Amino acid sequence: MADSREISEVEIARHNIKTDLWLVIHGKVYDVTKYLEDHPGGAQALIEVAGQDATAAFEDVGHSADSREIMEQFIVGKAMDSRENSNEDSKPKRAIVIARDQATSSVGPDLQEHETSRFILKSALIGSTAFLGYEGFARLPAIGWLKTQHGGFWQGFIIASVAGISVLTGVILYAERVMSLTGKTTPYSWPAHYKPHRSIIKPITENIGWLKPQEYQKLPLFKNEKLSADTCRLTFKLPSSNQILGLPIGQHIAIRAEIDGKPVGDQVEFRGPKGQMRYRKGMAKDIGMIAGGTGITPMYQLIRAICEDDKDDTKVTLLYGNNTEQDILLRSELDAFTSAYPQKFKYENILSRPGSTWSGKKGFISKDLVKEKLPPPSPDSKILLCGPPGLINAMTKSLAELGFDKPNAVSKLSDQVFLF
Ligand SMILES: Cc1cc2nc3c(=O)[nH]c(=O)nc-3n(C[C@H](O)[C@H](O)[C@H](O)COP(=O)(O)OP(=O)(O)OC[C@H]3O[C@@H](n4cnc5c(N)ncnc54)[C@H](O)[C@@H]3O)c2cc1C
Ligand code: HEM
Repeated sequence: MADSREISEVEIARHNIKTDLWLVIHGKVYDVTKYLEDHPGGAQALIEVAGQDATAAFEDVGHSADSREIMEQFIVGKAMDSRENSNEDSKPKRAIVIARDQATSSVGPDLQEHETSRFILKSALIGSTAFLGYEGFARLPAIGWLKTQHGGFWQGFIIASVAGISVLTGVILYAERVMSLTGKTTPYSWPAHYKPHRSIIKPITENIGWLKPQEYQKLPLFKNEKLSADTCRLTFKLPSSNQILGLPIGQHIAIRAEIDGKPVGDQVEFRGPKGQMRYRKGMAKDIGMIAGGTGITPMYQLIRAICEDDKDDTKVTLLYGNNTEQDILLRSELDAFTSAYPQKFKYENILSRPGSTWSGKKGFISKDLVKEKLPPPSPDSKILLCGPPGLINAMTKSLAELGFDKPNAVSKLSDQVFLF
């Protein structure tokens, strides 16, 4: 069968062009040449990992169960020498980390150290108990070390030390057992290099968010407001009033609805959180934002988080491009932030089709305007981009000319220029 063929790293690396593109995900080799144009994440994302192991990039995106089904048809074989194809370690690392909470008794060579420690402790417990028992039973009628009260000093000392070891090893083994049953970590419950899976984001409440990254779930439409000629704000209702969506600042969601010629109706499916941006205070001292049209949405999340946090003194400058004045979204909210937090946030509107009364900037956002208003490239600055493809392409070029790094097709949090 084609999908059981073992393929060498050298052969995989040869298929590294647009017209012949293979990649490896979790030890399986995929030929995605015919999928390039259909890939919802864009062809460029796949071209950047052509001929390589793309497991980390694939998992970072948080692909859905649907995408995992779609990929099956592209399998051409297994990657030779891949750890994921060996029997002992056939699961992805991420799955191992998540499974930690459910089962601490995993397999694999790294757990040998743990088993050796347990074996030593158990031997010490059994050995010391046997010694004490022998001491007791061999000199009946007294039992155990109590009898030694009438023995010599050294006999008493040795037996008391052995009794101490016995109690201590018993307590350690008992504690380790109880903690592994309650799911808490113990020095033995997981090999050291499998770091505990912790979210980088501190939860804002104790509530668990409603969103699930891999699974679409339905929510009913609650409110529909028309904001401009081509933009509506749709508000959906969570199942209960004390529930939170669970969307970290800067991330987004995937939406699915059946259309098929019929109206969408009032139930839409959601999945997430998605995306690499998770804002944290101190991420950069100076943030420059370039947004076009609805591209304001992720920017607004960050602006709000920064302005409303008294301890966050990050400076934010936004260049916001729209077609007409009526197309400027969230205008009153943005104005409210500039007047309440002038030290932290300022913004400028640029209109490509301004009316005769518009006195602000006109045309497209230009390289000169970026140079004049946004922070220059530095380890303390970051540029965030979101808007229509024309704007993204033009701005990526301008930023490179101004000395910024070229953004990756799939942006990482650490990138100097981050593309939503
Ligand atoms: C989370 C998230 C993910 C997104 N992912 C994608 C994605 O995968 N692919 C994608 O294409 N978009 C993506 N977008 C961007 C989104 O699709 C855009 O914001 C949207 O296309 C803007 O449409 P609009 O009609 O609001 O903009 P418009 O109102 O049509 O345009 C806004 C403004 O952009 C400027 N502009 C337009 N064309 C140019 C140009 N050629 N040069 C300079 N400036 C120009 C002008 O100032 C214009 O007025 C994403 C947005 C978000 C929030
Ligand atoms: C055979 C391999 C792949 C298949 C079948 C596939 C399929 C998909 C599908 C169906 C989506 C839509 C969202 C979802 O359902 O998850 C998607 C989104 C995406 N994919 Fe892939 N993908 C593959 C590999 C990759 C790789 C290797 C990368 C990165 C290098 C990547 C990057 C992305 C990005 C950035 C998105 C957009 C995410 C978003 O909307 O936020 N994909 N992919």
